[in-house]
Order: sequence, then structure tokens, then C-alpha cells
Amino acid sequence: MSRRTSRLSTTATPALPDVSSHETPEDTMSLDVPEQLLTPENSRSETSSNNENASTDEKLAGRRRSTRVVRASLQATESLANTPVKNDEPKTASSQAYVDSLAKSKRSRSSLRHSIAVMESSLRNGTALPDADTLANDQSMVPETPISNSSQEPVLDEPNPPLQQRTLRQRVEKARGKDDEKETPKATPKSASRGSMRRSTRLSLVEKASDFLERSSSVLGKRQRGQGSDNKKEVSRRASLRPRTLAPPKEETPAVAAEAPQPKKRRVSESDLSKLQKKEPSPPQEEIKPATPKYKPKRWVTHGLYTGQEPSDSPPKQRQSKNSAKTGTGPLNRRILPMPMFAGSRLVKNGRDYRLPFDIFSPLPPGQPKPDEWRKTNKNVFVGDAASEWRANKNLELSTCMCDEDTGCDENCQNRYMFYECDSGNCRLGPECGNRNFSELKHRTKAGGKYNIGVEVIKTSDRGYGVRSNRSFEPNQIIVEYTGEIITQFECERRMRAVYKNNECYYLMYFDQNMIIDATRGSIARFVNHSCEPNCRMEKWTVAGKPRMALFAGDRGVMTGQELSYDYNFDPYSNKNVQECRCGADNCRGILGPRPKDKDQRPKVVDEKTKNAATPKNAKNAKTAGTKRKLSEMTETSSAPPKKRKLLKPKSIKSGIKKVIKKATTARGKATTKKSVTASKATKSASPAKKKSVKLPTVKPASRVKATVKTSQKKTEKTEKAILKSPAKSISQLKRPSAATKKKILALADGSTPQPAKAKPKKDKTGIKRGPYKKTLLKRALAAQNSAKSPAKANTATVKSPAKAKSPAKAKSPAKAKGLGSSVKKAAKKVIRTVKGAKRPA
Ligand SMILES: C[S@@+](CC[C@H](N)C(=O)[O-])C[C@H]1O[C@@H](n2cnc3c(N)ncnc32)[C@H](O)[C@@H]1O
Repeated sequence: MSRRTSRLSTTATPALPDVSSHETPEDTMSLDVPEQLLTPENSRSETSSNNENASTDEKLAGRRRSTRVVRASLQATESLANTPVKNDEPKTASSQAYVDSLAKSKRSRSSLRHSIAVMESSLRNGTALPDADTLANDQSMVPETPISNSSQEPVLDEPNPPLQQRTLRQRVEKARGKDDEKETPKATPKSASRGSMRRSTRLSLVEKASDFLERSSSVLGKRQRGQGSDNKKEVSRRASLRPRTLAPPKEETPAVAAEAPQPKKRRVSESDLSKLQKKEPSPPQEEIKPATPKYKPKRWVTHGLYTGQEPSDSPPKQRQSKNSAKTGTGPLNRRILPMPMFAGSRLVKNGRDYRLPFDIFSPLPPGQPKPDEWRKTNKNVFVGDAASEWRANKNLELSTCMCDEDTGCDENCQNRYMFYECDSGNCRLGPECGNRNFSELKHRTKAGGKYNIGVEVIKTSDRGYGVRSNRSFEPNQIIVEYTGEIITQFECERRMRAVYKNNECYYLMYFDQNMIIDATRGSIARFVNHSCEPNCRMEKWTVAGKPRMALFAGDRGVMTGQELSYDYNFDPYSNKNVQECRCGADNCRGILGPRPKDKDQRPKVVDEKTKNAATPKNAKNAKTAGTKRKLSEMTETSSAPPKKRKLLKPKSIKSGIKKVIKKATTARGKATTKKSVTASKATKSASPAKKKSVKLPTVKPASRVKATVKTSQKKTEKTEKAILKSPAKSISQLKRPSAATKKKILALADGSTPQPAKAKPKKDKTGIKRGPYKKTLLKRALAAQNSAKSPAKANTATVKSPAKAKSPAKAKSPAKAKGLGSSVKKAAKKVIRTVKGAKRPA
């Protein structure tokens, strides 16, 4: 700044004394005109070269510079004007003299300006320059105020204005200048300060830049070193996360350079660049050596996920305290909820119920047609006189089974064998007991749900309604109980005549104590159809001293979705009641009835059926599924008695055993035969007029002995006796008497003298002996044994089974002597063993 001022002053100063020198500024100004159009580059170069090269001052901006030049020239003029005053006049001059000198200098300055203006106008107009006096006298035209910076510009723009016009302009400029003066004091300091700030800022920036460039290399190195330390941290931090390499990664150096702070953008001249290039090369960067990572000791997995879990066949326990107390080991050996693989092994070993989603195992859509007029009851209900006539078998002696926890109450349990359900009164076992079917069924049905209930009604295509399983059932597992109204025979006959006379389906089954279950109002079991190859069986059990009937799964079990069926195995007694079987089994008997032994009967019926089915008449009369088809519709002749009631009596071991004993005593040919008659028979024997049923025992080779009883209203005691006394028929033949046989029996019965039944003192009106049941059985068994031992009696037995009665040794066995099946013998032996096991001497 100071330099420029001095230079400008030296430039402007020579123009002041004479006119010739006055052209110099003009020339200068004219030379400066091209330089007024500064480009940004020039402006930049000006900034950068301010301090460095004085020659670049020639490139200063023209307009601003001209202003500065004028201002500097004025200052120089003032200084020149003041300087002589200061120098020439003594310091002791009075103030008046000083004021005069100031006025003089002012005038001289104005005159000077005026003279300059005159000279300019004269030069432009080509007129002669006025002399000094003229100029001096023309004071009136000299403006009083100093010429503003802007006042010179019109001069440049208008090279030859008239004087008057110029004067007017000067006045305008004067007025404008006043305004400028008002603004100038405010703007000047600002601009000055701004300029100084700019300059100082530029200088500081340049200095900083140069300093930065000088130290760039060293600073860079430091930063790299610093960066290297950061890298160390980074490396050490990442050392635990990924595999380490002793050599630093090659990508680190550019990464470091990239991470270095970018230098601030600045204007750098070539000189700076040259300086930068001339700088000493930066010291070699220290090689970054990452610290050797400290490897953490690897924790190798020495054991698997299932460590501490040991396979166990026992079901998982939920109580840890119990397990820890058992095992006495730490947490590693805990056995709470074994892991899946062990559970899987246990599952493979023990198995479990497989339960399919209902929409899979029950493909039939919901809303199956439900049977009409079905009043449901899940308990046996005594109706009418049944409740009063029913006697609780309080005197029934119940023995405790000998089963232990290891065996449970399996098939060898004596309670099970006798169809007695175990409970706390006859079994010492608790949950381990396997002979509590009805208890299990109670809990299952109480839980509810289709799976637990396990059965549902379906509509079959040709047999009316049926029942199918909603789940799988294990062999011999209880499925559903057969319940209904317990009615007496009298009530049953009344209903048959009055209520069910038009029914095609009956739901009557012999129950116990000569009473009938009418399942018209009953459980779902009443809809179970018959099959000659069934998957279930109906059994009667004694539960807490009371008989109950239930449907059990067969020996093959039941799969989900299968229709449940059991063998009705009943004798229709009358051909009118024979119905066509539509079970579809390979070994279908063709009719609903007992398994016929007389081969002549069934083909005949089947032939007749086939024959009738071929005729249009019978095709027209073919009834729908589940309807009652009378035999008269199949046969041409109709000599059938009136409609008979069909009653199904379940087979029980007791009845089977009683049959064995009865036949053993019958073989003796004594009148004591009636002692071994069953309870129902005894009842009928007590009242010959009411005796209408024929017992058709069916002994199966299976361990469980069953018997089917078919009641008939027109059977007499004579018929029964005739059947029992028939010498030509074996017992097995007695099971299935044909129609011809029945006629023969009836004829024989007519010829014989019926023996009135003696009222036994130990029998009640139902004919069932009171007293310990096993004791009675024992007596009967021993009596049968004794009778069989007698040769005379054995001879009597030979009437029925001559071949086997020839051998005395074989005659010791009443069963063999009578040609009974092996299962009957087993049953009899079992009874004897059971009684002996109970340590009750005969
Ligand atoms: C106890 S009910 C069974 C339920 C009966 N299907 C229903 O719709 O109510 C017995 C009757 O069903 C019919 N039935 C049962 N099993 C049969 C079979 N295998 N073939 C033809 N009809 C059968 C017979 O009409 C029989 O009288």
C-alpha cells in the first residue's frame, strides 16, 4: 500500500507544475484504459503478485486505480501545497497568516484544477491556451469544492463538452458529490477496512499456504505416522475378528492417503508450485508395522449340543428337583426334557398315538345327516319296573387279582379273564393297571373333542347309518359304551307291539338279569352295523358290580376312518326276521344271523334271495338300506310265525362257563341239569308258561368265551329240554339248530313230559343263585368233574359223544367226554384254577 502510494505520487507529481507535464497523466490514463477491463485472471494474479513482483503493479485495475491515482494526486497536491507552507513560513507565524495560507492554497488548488480544465478544453477545441492571468481571473468558474472522483469520468466520456455545459455538469456533480461525501465517510472506512481485511486475509492465507506447503512433507509424515497408530488400533481391534496376517495389507497405504485430511482449496501460483517442487523431498515414511496381534486362545468345542443329555426310555420329567435327586448329578446330567433325538428313539421304541389333522382323517365334510328321533344318553337308565326288579349283586364275591406292577393287569389277569374291570376294590395296582377300560373311557370322553370321543355317525350307502372312527384304536381298546334304557322283558314286548311295530330297525340287546337295553334312546354305539368280518366286538363287563356293555376294538385294531362293525351273531329264530347282510366281506354269511353250521340252510336262503332279486317284483320290493327284510319276501312259502323280537345277548365268560357246567351235568342224564342252567334259563324254568327263549351258545376258540341268546316268545321249556336232551346232536350242533332240527325238537318235546321246575330255595325269582359266585362255580365244576369220572355217567355222555366216551382216561375230562371244544375245556380249567388259586377248598 505504501509502495503503491509512493509510486503513484511520483507519477502524478510531475504533471502538476506545467502543462506539458500535464499530458503525462492523460497519457497514463489513456494507457490505463485497456487495463481497466480486468479479467478474473488478472485480478487473481494481482492478488498473488502483490508482494512478490512490483512490476505487476502495471496491471492494476484501471478504474479503481484511476480513482486512487486521482486521490493520490490530490493528496500529493495537498502535501505539496502544505509542504512549502510548512517549510517556508516560520513556525512563529500567526494564525491569521496560517488561515490565509490555507485559503491561498485552496485557491491555488482550485485554480490549478480550473487551469487544467481550461487546458483540456482548449486542447480539445484546438484553441490556444489561456494565459495564466486569464486562468487566475476565471475564479468564478472554479468550483469551490474539490473535484470528486467521479467528476473526471464525464470528461473521459465526453471529450469536448461546451464550457457552460461542463459547468452545469460540474454543478450537478457537485450536488452529487455532496451526497457522495455524506456516504463516503461511512463507506470509506468500511471499504478501507474491507480492503485491508481482504488483503490481510489473502496475505494470511498465502502465508498459511506457504507454511503449509513448507511443512507439507513433514506434516504428511506425521500424519501418516499418526494414521499408522490408528491403523494399529484398527488392526488390533479387528485382530480378534478375522484371520490376521503379519504383513500389512497392501490396500492400507492408499487408504491412509485417502484418510489424510484434504488440504484446503487455495489459489496457488506457479511460483508456489515451483517452490513446492524445490522443496526437499519428504523424509521417507516410516513403514507401518502393525502390532503383532495377540491371539486369543481358541475355545474348541469339545462336546456337542446334546452334552449331558443321556438317552432315556423313561418319559420326560418336568420336575428338576426330582430328577436331580434321582440322578445326583450336576446340571450336565439333568434329564429334563431329553433332546429330540432321544425323544425320537423313545418314540420309536414306545410309539405313541398318531393323530392326523381332522380335515385329513375326516374327509367327509361336516354336517353329515344325523339320524332323526335319536335321543342320546350316555348312561344306562332304568325305566319302569326294571329299577325295582334289578337286584344289585351285593353278595358277589370279588377276589383281588394277583397282578403286580411289572406285568400290570395283562391278559393273564383273572379279573380281565372274567370280564371284571379292576378297581381299588379288586386290584392292588393303580395307574399301572391295564384292566380299567371303562375308567379310561370315562376320562377320555370327559376330555371331549372328536379325537377323544373317537367316533361319529355316518350315512352308509346301503345300510342306513353307521359309525366310523375318528382316530386309531389299539387292539382290544375300548371304543364306546353301549348304553340305553334298561327295561324288563315285559316292557320290551310292550314296546315292540305298540311303539316299534312299524320300525325297520331295532336297537334292542340283551343285557343282564333278563333285562334288555333299548338303545333307541342311547349312545352312538347303537348305530354300529353288523359285519361278518368285523373290526370290533361287543362285550359285557362287570364294573363295580354292575354289568356294562361296550364296543371294543378287535385284535387288529381300528384305523382312522374305518367304519366300526361287530358281529351281531344273533339267531333271528324266525325266518321272517332274516335280513340280508350287506357287509361286503369276503366271508359274508349273506344274512344277519349266527354263523350257520348247517351248510344246507344258508345256500338255500342265498339262492332264494338271488332268485327273488332277479325278479322284477322283488326288485321293486327291494328295501332300502337298513330296512327289515322279511324272509317271506325271499322265500315262496310263508309259514312264518308272527314277528319276533330280536334280542342280542352278549357273550360273557360266565355264561360260557355255565354252559360248560350245564353240559357236563346234562351228560349225566339227571334231573339236576337245571342246576347248571343260566340265570335267564332258570328264570324261564321257574315259570314254564313264560319260557319263550332258546339259548344258542356260541363258543369261540378265542380265549374269551361268548354266548348269544336269542329270545323268542313262543319257545317253551320243552323245546329247550328237547334240544338239550337230543342224543343225536352234539353240543356244537345244538348251537345252530336248523329249521328242520327245530321241528324235530318240537316234535320230540311234544312227546315228552315236561317236568315242572322245582322252586329252589336258594334261588330268587330270577333264578340266579345267591351267594358267593366263585363258590357256586366251584361246586358246579366239581359236580361236573365227578359226574364225568363215573363210568356210568360217562356212558351216558357217550350218547352224545360215543367216540370220546370209550376211553375211561379221557372220560375223566368232562369236556372231552362231551366233545366240547378246547376253549371250553380251557374255560372250565380256568375256573377250577381260579377257585383253587383263591384257596377256597371245596
Ligand atoms: C342296530 S341297527 C344299526 C344301525 C342302523 N343301520 C341304522 O341306520 O339305524 C341294526 C340294523 O341295521 C341294519 N344293518 C346293520 N348291519 C347291516 C348289514 N351288514 N347289512 C345290512 N343291514 C344291516 C339292519 O337293518 C339292522 O336291523
